[in-house]
Amino acid sequence: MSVIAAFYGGKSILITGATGFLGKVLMEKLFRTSPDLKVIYILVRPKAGQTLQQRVFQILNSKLFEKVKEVCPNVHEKIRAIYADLSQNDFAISKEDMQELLSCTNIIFHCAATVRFDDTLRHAVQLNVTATRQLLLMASQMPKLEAFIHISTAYSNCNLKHIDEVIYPCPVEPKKIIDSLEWLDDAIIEEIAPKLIRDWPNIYTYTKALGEMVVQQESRNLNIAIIRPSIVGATWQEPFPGWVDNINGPNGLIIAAGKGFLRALKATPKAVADLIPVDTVVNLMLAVGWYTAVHRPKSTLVYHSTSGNLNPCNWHKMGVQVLATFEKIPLERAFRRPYANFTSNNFTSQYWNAVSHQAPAIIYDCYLRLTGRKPRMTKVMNQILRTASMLEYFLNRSWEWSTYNTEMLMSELSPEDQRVFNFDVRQLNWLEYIENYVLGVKKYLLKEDMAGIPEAKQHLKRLRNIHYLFNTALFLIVWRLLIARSQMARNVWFFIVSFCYKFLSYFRASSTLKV
Ligand SMILES: CCCCCCCCCCCCCCCCCCCCCCCC(=O)SCCNC(=O)CCNC(=O)[C@H](O)C(C)(C)COP(=O)(O)OP(=O)(O)OC[C@H]1O[C@@H](n2cnc3c(N)ncnc32)[C@H](O)[C@@H]1OP(=O)(O)O
Ligand SMILES: NC(=O)C1=CN([C@@H]2O[C@H](COP(=O)(O)OP(=O)(O)OC[C@H]3O[C@@H](n4cnc5c(N)ncnc54)[C@H](OP(=O)(O)O)[C@@H]3O)[C@@H](O)[C@H]2O)C=CC1
Repeated sequence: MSVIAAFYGGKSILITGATGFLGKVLMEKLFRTSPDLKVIYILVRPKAGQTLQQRVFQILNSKLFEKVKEVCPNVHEKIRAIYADLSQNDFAISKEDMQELLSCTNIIFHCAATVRFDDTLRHAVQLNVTATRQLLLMASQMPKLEAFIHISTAYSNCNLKHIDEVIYPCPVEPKKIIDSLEWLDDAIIEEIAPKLIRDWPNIYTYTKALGEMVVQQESRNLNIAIIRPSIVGATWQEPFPGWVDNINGPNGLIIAAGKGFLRALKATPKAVADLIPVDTVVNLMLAVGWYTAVHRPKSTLVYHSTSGNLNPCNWHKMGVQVLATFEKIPLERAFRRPYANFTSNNFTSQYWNAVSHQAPAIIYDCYLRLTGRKPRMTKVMNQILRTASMLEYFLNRSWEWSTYNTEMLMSELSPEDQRVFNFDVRQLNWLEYIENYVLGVKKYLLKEDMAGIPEAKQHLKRLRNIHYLFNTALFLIVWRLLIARSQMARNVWFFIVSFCYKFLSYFRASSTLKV
């Protein structure tokens, strides 16, 4: 019997960010392995015209939860969605709900955050810093609380090269920033933001670092742990391989590559691609929740959920495998044939952007205009290039994350828990994982039917023929223009033609002799 699974039995668990990528996989695993847990409270806001109940219903009826329904048929009775907006004071939670949360919660998993790299400083601080402080304050009033697990990111200290499992101080006190945002107006905040974030690449990573500092400062006598995942990818094994449901991080780029929009990327081929499957992160979270509650470490422990130092993969290997998978299982209605060109050189990258991205988009838009349709490809391409440029920082650097605490925890688990809550990334076979990942993007994110693969392959063949035809026509036009204008080109042309003629004559003569 799994000790960790038994630990969560009968518990009341509070999850923030449960409607997000990590949160859904966390809930799924909890219900599947500890169906006898008491209740999962989730803090949810209405979104995109959906009420709280509709959002929960949609999650529970998704493919991700199919296995859960078998082991925990009354799962819908065990989820209690509480109206909350984490950017509001007291999270806008009603008095009755707050009372219930304060008196019943045993474990907190704080996943909610804004993960947009370009969010405003005000909103990112509200979500990633102030809300964390507010939640810690609530936690300190929970008499039954056993553990508070805060999800940060491995990139919260990406201004350093070697990162230990410790909380690093930030140059400016989080409290000072929170206070000043109260009276500064938005225009001034956006003006000072670049100066505040210094050598952090974006507001997201900076505010996640501030969030960690807040955890350290406001921990009081709570049992707290921080988990820092690197780039969270599709599921590796559970509940099934390749599940993914948003376009963040690698997912959007994989789609853009598969559809043939993105054919070159400013990335260092040998740089470590520190991806970590979402189920691995969730297993670590649950193990940390158990360890923190039962062993009550004296200080706040930080756990890295990264792959680079235990089982490294690089962008080149990843790109090659992504393309190899698209050969076998292409995406439908591609714009061009998938191709990957990684370069870390500025000039080459700009050249590829012009030739491989902007020029085809402009040509296609001309074609749309000529056929009476609305041009759209240049806009799509600019959006993709903007996204790629936001990720460039992470594609051209490698970091070393130490994993002493994570490895220590692994050794503390029973063999059964090591199996059920496996977070040992050394067992991951990258080629298999990437293939399932790409397949998952096609099936679960794009919702493409596998029956459409022959047609998608046929479409790629047509694109290849168009490509050859276009290149040949282009070559002939350029050559014709050159010959018309330059004596040297004419000389080269006559030399090639006479050489080919002589070669053919010789070949014909020698084959006649043999006969
Ligand atoms: C040769 C080339 C191809 C190679 C082929 C092989 C592939 C190789 C392997 C794959 C490469 C993988 C590279 C991964 C690099 C990942 C680095 C990640 C770094 C991690 C840092 C820390 C990790 C974390 O802690 S948190 C999670 C990370 N957070 C994010 O990823 C959020 C990033 N997104 C944003 O900040 C915004 O969306 C932004 C700024 C990129 C765009 O904002 P904007 O307001 O302009 O647009 P949106 O309204 O959001 O969307 C408009 C439009 O764009 C589409 N879109 C959005 N995001 C992406 C995306 N990531 N990729 C592609 N497309 C995206 C979105 O769907 C919208 O489309 P519509 O049609 O208009 O709806
Ligand atoms: N994905 C990744 O690659 C990585 C993620 N992380 C960390 O993991 C955690 C989870 O990330 P992930 O699941 O990918 O992110 P998602 O963007 O998928 O989920 C974010 C969650 O936060 C909730 N949320 C945001 N704003 C509010 C608000 N005002 N009130 C209530 N809820 C809100 C969202 O709710 P709603 O559905 O209503 O928007 C959603 O449930 C974050 O802390 C992130 O920093 C760390 C490293 C990598």
